[in-house]
Amino acid sequence: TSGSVATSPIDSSDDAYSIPVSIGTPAQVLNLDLDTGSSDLWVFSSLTTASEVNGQNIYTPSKSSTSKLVSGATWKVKYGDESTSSGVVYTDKVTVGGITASSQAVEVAKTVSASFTSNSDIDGLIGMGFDSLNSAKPSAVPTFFDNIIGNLDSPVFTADLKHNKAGSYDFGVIDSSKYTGSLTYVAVDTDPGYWKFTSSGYGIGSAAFKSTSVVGIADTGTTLLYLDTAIVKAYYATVSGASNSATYGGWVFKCSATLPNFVFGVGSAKITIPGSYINYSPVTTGSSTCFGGLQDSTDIGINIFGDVALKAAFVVFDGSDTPRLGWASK
Ligand SMILES: Cc1c(C=O)c(-c2nnc3c4c(C[n+]5cc6c(C)n(C)c(C)c6c(Cl)n5)n(C)c(C)c4cnn23)c(C)n1C
Repeated sequence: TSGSVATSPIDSSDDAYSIPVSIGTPAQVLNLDLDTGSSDLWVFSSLTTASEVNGQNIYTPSKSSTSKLVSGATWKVKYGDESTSSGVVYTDKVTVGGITASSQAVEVAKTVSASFTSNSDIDGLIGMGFDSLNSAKPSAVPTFFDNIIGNLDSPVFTADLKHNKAGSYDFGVIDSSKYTGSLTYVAVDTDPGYWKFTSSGYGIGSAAFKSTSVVGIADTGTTLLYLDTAIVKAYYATVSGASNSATYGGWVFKCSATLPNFVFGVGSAKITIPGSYINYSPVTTGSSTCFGGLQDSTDIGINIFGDVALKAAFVVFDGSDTPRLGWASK
């Protein structure tokens, strides 16, 4: 089988991209954030502390004839922005883009942290990282990708994220109409469980491309692009008035600034991020100071090719026995 689901940015800053996911019988449709940087499928639910639910769609296991409690199983997950959620585990039928996992572990939230409560556009996450990142106890539960991969025509899913418009995630098929040129594949290191790869270098504006290995993760669940200090400094050195602000916790510049394109290498291929994608958003609504879409990864400990980078490319997440990433321009 193969399938496709539209994915839309949740707001005008492309902060996250959600997909409709059907859970249970009859179907309960929730908008989940497909996250290649984590491996829990968790949802707001009828079991979530009522004061922590604010406009989200919820999954009510008791209303589904196919739900089953996984006795004794719990989960607790913490994300890069320090947000957290935790709860218990059911299995139920889950369908994404026409593809069904008949007994998918659905992690049901009993509590979520404030940033989840405050964002009514996301009803949970669907993790598409490797199982080692799954937080369920006493044993990890398989991801949706794990459960469908055997039925897919090809053991892959692809990401075609776009700036301020709908894109798509495809499962089991590589749609060559969605990219230009050819795909360049790069090896993935699955330790500790991210889609971790080595970029072959970078270029800033029209300057010469710098060939250098940059290890990072392809993470649909992270908004921005986080890279080494040296690269980030070199980039903002070309933006007059840019500064690394302690006040705002990162690189800022005048919203009227012209930002150079940023190129990153994948093997011999080059992906160009338009400078406009690196003007993330005003630091506060209406401010003439803007926060950069490229930020320093030092405090994170790993480089993250988040949505700012991914939306400039067509990306194949190849889950074959030798996992790899395919990249193409579009
Ligand atoms: C090490 C790391 C990250 C690693 O991932 C990271 C980050 N970057 N986007 C996200 C996340 C998102 C995507 N996300 C980002 C958003 C931003 C920046 N804003 C203003 C809103 C309203 C957002 C929403 Cl709704 N969603 N989600 C849903 C979750 C659970 C995230 C967790 N971390 N995260 C940050 C900020 N840092 C420092």
